[in-house]
Amino acid sequence: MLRAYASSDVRRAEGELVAAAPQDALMKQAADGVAAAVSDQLTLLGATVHGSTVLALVGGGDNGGDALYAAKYLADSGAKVQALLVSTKAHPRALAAAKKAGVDILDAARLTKRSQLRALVAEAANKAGVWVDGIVGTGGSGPLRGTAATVVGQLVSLRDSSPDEPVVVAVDVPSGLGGEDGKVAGPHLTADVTVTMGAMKNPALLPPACNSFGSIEVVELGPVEAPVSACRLTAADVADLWKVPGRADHKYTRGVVEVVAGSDSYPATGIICARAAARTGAGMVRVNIPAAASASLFAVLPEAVPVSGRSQAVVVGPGLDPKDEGRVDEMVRAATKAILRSLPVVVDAGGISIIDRILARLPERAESMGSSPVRRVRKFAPNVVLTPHAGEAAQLATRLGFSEASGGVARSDIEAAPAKWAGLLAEKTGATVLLKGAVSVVCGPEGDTFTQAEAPGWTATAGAGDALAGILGAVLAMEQAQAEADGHSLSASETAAGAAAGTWVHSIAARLAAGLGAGPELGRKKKVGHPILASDIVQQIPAAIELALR
Ligand SMILES: NC(=O)C1=CN([C@@H]2O[C@H](COP(=O)(O)OP(=O)(O)OC[C@H]3O[C@@H](n4cnc5c(N)ncnc54)[C@H](O)[C@@H]3O)[C@@H](O)[C@H]2O)[C@@H](O)CC1
Ligand SMILES: Nc1ncnc2c1ncn2[C@@H]1O[C@H](COP(=O)(O)OP(=O)(O)O)[C@@H](O)[C@H]1O
Repeated sequence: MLRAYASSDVRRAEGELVAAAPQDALMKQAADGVAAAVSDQLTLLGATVHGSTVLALVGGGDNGGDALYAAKYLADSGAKVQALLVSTKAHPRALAAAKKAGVDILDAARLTKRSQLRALVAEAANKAGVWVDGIVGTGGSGPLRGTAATVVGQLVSLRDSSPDEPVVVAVDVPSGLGGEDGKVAGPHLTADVTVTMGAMKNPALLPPACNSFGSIEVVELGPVEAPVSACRLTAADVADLWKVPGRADHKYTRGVVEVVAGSDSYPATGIICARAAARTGAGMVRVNIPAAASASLFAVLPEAVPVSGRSQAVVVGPGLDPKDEGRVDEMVRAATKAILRSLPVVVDAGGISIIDRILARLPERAESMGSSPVRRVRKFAPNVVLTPHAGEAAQLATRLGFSEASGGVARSDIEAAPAKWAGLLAEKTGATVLLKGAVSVVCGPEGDTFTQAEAPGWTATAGAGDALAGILGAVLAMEQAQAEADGHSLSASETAAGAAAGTWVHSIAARLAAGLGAGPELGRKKKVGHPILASDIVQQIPAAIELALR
């Protein structure tokens, strides 16, 4: 499991280690990790440190100190290294060490003319095959300012227009992306690899900032005693959570899913969802879809059971047209019945627009917020999973009374800080919220946060969300069956982890369908893959699960 912490917590936890260690010892350890990452990147390109040209971008704090010591180590190993100082301060001992090792120091911060600065940056940047970004780390505040912003803005365009893109290795965090909420507020260099110190900080896992970290290497500096603020499941975590059926299992111990999907406008939507639930390993899939789609469903999923009955999870909403009153009623009834029985429920797509009607049928419960008096509210339980994409989340947030500068909440507000919004929606509704996107974010109402970033862009195709809803139904039914056997109810954390695991399976199935490997590829020649259908994702679900389990 990848875990991220608040930068302030990591700084506090490591402050004591820094104080107890010999002068600059941790900084040298950090720099050693950066130099090793540069060497690894060069190896992937078939080059060596010896003879390579490296440009270190150096800020005025300890992040710049890390970069300067890394510059020294690389120069010691035979690289031609230039260090561009973007601040009038530079870590004095690291600067002296770099100079002594033969690093060429370019004092950009003291140049008064913009044209001189641009010429200096262009010359240094164009001849370097590797850029080490040590301008600002966890000590940064807000978007890059002053010389740092000018230099980074210029480097971004140089990199975009260069036929031989340099490798970018970021120190701790890509400069300018240190904010705790994952927002991207200004210019920054997207890294190929980020060498992070001590532990991952929030932006490394939170979108959209996490998209600019490249692969992440952690230099262990000592134990981090701090609350985890975001997690990302790996294959091993999915395997831990998955229940492999044994000799004593039967349909109901594996988990039965009921899919209530489709409407007059979209009769066949339930087919993908039901097939995905079946392929994820549900013991049985009960279906309630419009009669017009029945024949097509049974042609591709004869195993589907067209009657409701005992089930361990219910999916409502795929293919629901809110104008189809009959189907709205059926879905409201199915969801309410399951919720009143404390069963997990996935509310997807059109279902998101009818949650007020589901809530209206639930009993009120007492809620106390801090010192304010106890209020009676209607909320979901954490085992209800809402799966909006950014557009649906914006509409939901607006309906729930949130507002941004423009009045209401826009899709762009959600996309600028998905984890914040998934958290707010979870808190407000009491449900677990899976906010879908290139990086999907799962937030539970008790604070659990997962971000899964494995999905390729090819996943953005009609019906992919229906497949995800089916997978989630099956995973939650599997967890619920296990909880029933163990005599407990599904907790908020288990639900959030299950939703994250379902997202992982969906994303890996999409990768396999698109002809991509299961994990991020190293090196510059990355496969691009090919277009897929949502049905192709469904087809690859068993292979994705097998990949986790082996
Ligand atoms: N705390 C620790 O345990 C360790 C920290 N290390 C490094 O130290 C870094 C933190 O160092 P610092 O606290 O000195 O802080 P930073 O070096 O991250 O940032 C401080 C510098 O950036 C400037 N700055 C801040 N915001 C800016 C903005 N928006 N635009 C332009 N410049 C801006 C400040 O004026 C100051 O010069 C970490 O990210 C890591 O790289 C490592 O040396 C290893 C140990
Ligand atoms: N750029 C992207 N990269 C990777 N995955 C994406 C991207 N955009 C969307 N997705 C994923 O594709 C799926 C689309 O779901 P959704 O929008 O509900 O589609 P539909 O309603 O047509 O089924 C979600 O799982 C989402 O996370």
